[in-house]
Amino acid sequence: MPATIIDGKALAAKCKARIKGEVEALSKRPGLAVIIVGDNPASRIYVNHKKKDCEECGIYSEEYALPEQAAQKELLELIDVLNGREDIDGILCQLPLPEQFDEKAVLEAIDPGKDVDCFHPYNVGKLMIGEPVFLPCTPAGVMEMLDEYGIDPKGKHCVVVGRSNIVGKPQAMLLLHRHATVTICHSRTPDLGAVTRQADILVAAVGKRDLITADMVKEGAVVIDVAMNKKEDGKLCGDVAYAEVAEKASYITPVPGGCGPMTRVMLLQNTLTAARTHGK
Ligand SMILES: NC(=O)C1=CN([C@@H]2O[C@H](COP(=O)(O)OP(=O)(O)OC[C@H]3O[C@@H](n4cnc5c(N)ncnc54)[C@H](OP(=O)(O)O)[C@@H]3O)[C@@H](O)[C@H]2O)C=CC1
Ligand SMILES: Nc1nc(=O)c2c([nH]1)NC[C@@H]1CN(c3ccc(C(=O)N[C@@H](CCC(=O)O)C(=O)O)cc3)C=[N+]21
Repeated sequence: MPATIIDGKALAAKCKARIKGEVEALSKRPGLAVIIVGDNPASRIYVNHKKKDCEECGIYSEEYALPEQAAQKELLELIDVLNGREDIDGILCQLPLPEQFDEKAVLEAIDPGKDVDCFHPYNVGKLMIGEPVFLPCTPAGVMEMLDEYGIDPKGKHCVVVGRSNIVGKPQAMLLLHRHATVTICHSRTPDLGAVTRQADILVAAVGKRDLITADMVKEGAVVIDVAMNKKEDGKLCGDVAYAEVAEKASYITPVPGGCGPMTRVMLLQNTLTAARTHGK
């Protein structure tokens, strides 16, 4: 039987309506600052989306666009100013940064209380020990989708393909906290298919089109495709060979319309959390 499509876009709309209501109940408007450096076209699209999402939910947002040649010092000074501003609850610095930047130093400069991406070592550590303050946006969006469709990771074998600090690692951690048995695969995993075939829930977060083919998926598995790749015709696709895998999986996320919209929702959610922490 073909898989049920997990509609991230529809769930995102529902979540945004709830967040809007919660924002309206605050004493002061939450504020998000988004920093973009250079002119990566994909980054530009995401940042535009974030701005619109904030407007829809009543969150104040500011954008800072720095030129490609901007210096590390300039960016750190901007972050320092934003850290000190009471009207700004969350700060997001869009990645990747141009190569002259020390990404680690930039992420560590953001006040952990405003780190709505959950990239600061303090927040990553809190997450690791099971006391999350902010939630990592993409992985948390995946958990929301699983919950919405009644998919409980408890006791399931979850295989995460990809081990980045942004997606793979925090995804594995969130699944572990929900009592899944978790395996993390990466580029040095010798026989990827042998591992992915064991997955009850498979999360693909690599960035390679058609990496996950039907023969690598167990019949009835839940398949979550986090990746965002561009095809020759400019359309988006994930890591999963969607048509053939959808024939075998029980649930599947589409690209676009799956993990992307939910990632943005979790950013709004974290901004709301930050605003509450700041007494709003
Ligand atoms: N939906 C959303 O909101 C988001 C989507 N994305 C998308 O998700 C994807 C992953 O992003 P990100 O984690 O930042 O990417 P990274 O490039 O940081 O990480 C990719 C990971 O995939 C692993 N990998 C590479 N090739 C293979 C292979 N052949 N088999 C198994 N594993 C492999 C790498 O292994 P190794 O560590 O050994 O190099 C690495 O751990 C991208 O397509 C990105 O665009 C990202 C963020 C948010
Ligand atoms: N500091 C930082 N935080 C991030 O969260 C971050 C980042 N940097 N750098 C890049 C990645 C990627 N990412 C996406 C978010 C939403 C969609 C998204 O909404 N996608 C839509 C389609 C969007 C389109 O139309 O192009 C969808 O899948 O339906 C995609 C990708 C966040 N990232």
